[in-house]
Amino acid sequence: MATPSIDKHALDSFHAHLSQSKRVLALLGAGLSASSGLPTFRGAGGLWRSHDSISLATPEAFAADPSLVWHFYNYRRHMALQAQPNPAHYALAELARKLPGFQCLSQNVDGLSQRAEHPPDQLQLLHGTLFELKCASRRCDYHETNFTDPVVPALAIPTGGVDPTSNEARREAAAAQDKGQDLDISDVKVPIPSISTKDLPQCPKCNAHLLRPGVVWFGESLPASVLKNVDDFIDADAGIDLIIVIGTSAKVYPAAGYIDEAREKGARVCVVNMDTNDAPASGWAEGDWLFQGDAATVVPELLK
Ligand SMILES: CC(C)NC(=O)[C@H](Cc1c[nH]c2ccccc12)NC(=O)[C@H](CCCC/N=C(/NCCC(=O)O)S[C@H]1O[C@H](COP(=O)(O)OP(=O)(O)OC[C@H]2O[C@@H](n3cnc4c(N)ncnc43)[C@H](O)[C@@H]2O)[C@@H](O)[C@H]1O)NC(=O)OCc1ccccc1
Ligand SMILES: [Zn+2]
Repeated sequence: MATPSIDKHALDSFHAHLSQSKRVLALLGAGLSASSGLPTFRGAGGLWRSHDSISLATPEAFAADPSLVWHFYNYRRHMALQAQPNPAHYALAELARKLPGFQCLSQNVDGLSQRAEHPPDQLQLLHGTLFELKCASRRCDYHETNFTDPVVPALAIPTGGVDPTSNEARREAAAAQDKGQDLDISDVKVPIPSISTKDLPQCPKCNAHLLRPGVVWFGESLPASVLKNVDDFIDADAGIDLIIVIGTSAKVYPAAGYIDEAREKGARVCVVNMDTNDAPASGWAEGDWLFQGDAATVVPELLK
């Protein structure tokens, strides 16, 4: 039975087009993983503690305060490891197995599409992943896959053991401990220790630099292999039949630019978003679809 909120007529016309489509793109954003319990980038006003998440996701922030940036990424690794892929992640993986001409362009670094066993050659990780670590030096090519949580003991998320300075933090620590919960360090009221560089992840190859998360920071270029895979798919003569834009505010480039590039290659655009105001940058065109709702319920209906 179709999810009540979905417009039947729109759903039927979408299904008709999808069934005719040979080459399909999907652009994935944080909204895809929202119902897996992961905060979106702009959720909570885009703040982590008192910091603008975007400003923490920069080489400059890491150079200035690697302890703070590692607390940020260790926290997001911890949250992502605690989370589970939702039905939308699985539906996208299923479509990839059925449709060889389907490519998912993911802005998400949470590893949930991979854990939904999305075929790896049909998943382009535009902004990397939280679970790759690499040397912070451009002159060292060391990198490793790493799911250790905490990534180093010093970054253990405080569980009541911290020496909270404020009585309130002490009360919260005790309450969290009673419930056996972690303290939510995305809350600025929860004190986090500044970790000395020697206790942060070290590069075992050059032994001269820290390891950093294998994500693309603002101001850094996307992985060349991924850019090539995407451009080869988009530039193919066969054109593109459809692009499905799921749970993204489409404000970060070059990722957001792929919507218009696909449109120029003949694609019809289908947007799935909890909030109808987040239209593609280039606005709506005749024939587009907008399905408002939770990606975890809407996407499985669309890809049925
Ligand atoms: C802010 C923006 C204007 N800035 C940029 O785009 C910059 C600069 C720039 C480049 N070109 C431009 C052109 C114009 C303007 C600016 C630029 N781009 C870059 O710096 C890029 C790199 C960008 C990548 C940055 N890294 C990320 N992530 C990894 C790190 C990390 O994660 O920590 S970006 C990160 O933020 C973005 C967050 O966006 P969303 O995922 O969409 O999340 P958001 O919270 O915004 O929205 C969620 C949506 O879901 C909806 N939703 C919520 N719940 C649900 C639900 N349940 N169901 C459905 N929908 C839901 C909401 O309504 C909402 O619409 C994602 O891309 C995410 O990956 N690099 C580069 O250009 O390099 C150059 C270069 C070239 C050669 C050589 C050297 C340099
Ligand atoms: Zn190194």
